[in-house]
Amino acid sequence: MSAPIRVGTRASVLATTQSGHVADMIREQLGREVELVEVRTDGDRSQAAGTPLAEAGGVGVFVAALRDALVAGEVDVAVHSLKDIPTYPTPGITLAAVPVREDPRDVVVARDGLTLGELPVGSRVGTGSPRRVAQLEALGLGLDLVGVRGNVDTRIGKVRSGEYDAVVLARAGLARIGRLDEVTEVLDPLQVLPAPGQGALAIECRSDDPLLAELVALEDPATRAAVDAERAVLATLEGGCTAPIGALADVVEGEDGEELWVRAVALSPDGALSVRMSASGTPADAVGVGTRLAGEMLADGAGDLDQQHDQQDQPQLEPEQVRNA
Ligand SMILES: NCc1[nH]cc(CCC(=O)O)c1CC(=O)O
Repeated sequence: MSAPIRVGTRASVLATTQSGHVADMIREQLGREVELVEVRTDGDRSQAAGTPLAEAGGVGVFVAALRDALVAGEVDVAVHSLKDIPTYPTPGITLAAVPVREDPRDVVVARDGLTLGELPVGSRVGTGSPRRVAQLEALGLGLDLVGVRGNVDTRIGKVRSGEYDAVVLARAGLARIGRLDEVTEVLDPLQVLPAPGQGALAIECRSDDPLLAELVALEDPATRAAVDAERAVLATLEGGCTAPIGALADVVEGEDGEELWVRAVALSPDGALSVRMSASGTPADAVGVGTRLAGEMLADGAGDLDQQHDQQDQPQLEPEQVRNA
C-alpha cells in the first residue's frame, strides 16, 4: 500500500476547487489515495490581511510557490491554471497531464443582465488583462476600460456594488466555482480570443518521480494538442513582440481523421492594429502548426504592434508576463 499522493493547492476558492477536481480524478482514475496540502504564499497572506493584490500580477508568485513545494518534496503534484504558467520549461518539473478543458471563452458579468453592446458609451468595464483591453477597445463600443484587481469574487463584487458596470472574466473560472448563472454574455472568439491555454488545468510533478507515468492517464489528448498549439503560438510570438496575444485551437473530426484548427491574434495595446490568422494541421503536429502560424503573424507585422496608437487613458495594466491573462 503506497503513501497518499500529496496534491498542493493554494488557499483561494478557485485554486482549491481546481485541486480538488484533480484529487478526485486521481482517486477515481488511478485508484490512489490523495491528500490536499495547502501551500500558502506571501500573496495569500497579504490578501487575507486586506491588502489589494492583483490576481494576475500575483500569479507568478502563486505558480512559483507551488513549484517550490513540488521541488522541495513537500507535495507530489501541483495544479495550476494552464494559462498562468510560462511557456518555457522549468528544470526538474514536468507537465504530466492536461485534462479535458472547460469552455475557454471569456464572459461578461454586467449590471442589469446587459451585454457589452447594450452598455451605454462611457460605461466602466473592469479588466486587468491587456489582452482583453486591446480586444474590447477594438470593438469600438466606447467603453471606459478600467483595471480591476482581486479574485473572482472581488471582481464581480465591483459590479454588484455599482462601482463598475461590468467585468470581463474567464468563463472557466466561474464554471469551476459554480457561478455561471451570473454571466450576462459569452464573448464570441470571433471578437475576443481567449488567452492561450485558458480553461485548461496543468498537472505538474517532479520529472524524476515514477508518479509521472501514472498521471499521464489523466490527460485528454485533444485538449493537450489544442493547448500545445496555442502555447507554441505564444512562445513564438513572445520571442518577437510584447503585444497582447489571444489564441484558440480545437480538434475536429475531418474527412481524413482528426484536424487541429488554430486561430490567433496579436494586437497593439489600444486594439487599433491587429494581426489575425488561422492555420490547420494534425493534432500530432500541434507545436509545428502553432509555431508556423506565429511565424506567419510575425512576417505580417505582429512584431511591430507594441506601440500605443492613440492617446486615450489606459487602465493600469499588469506586468508584461501576464499580458495574456
Ligand atoms: N488571470 C487569472 C486567472 N487564471 C485562471 C483564471 C480562470 C480559469 C482559467 O482560465 O482556466 C483566471 C481568472 C480570469 O482570467 O478570469
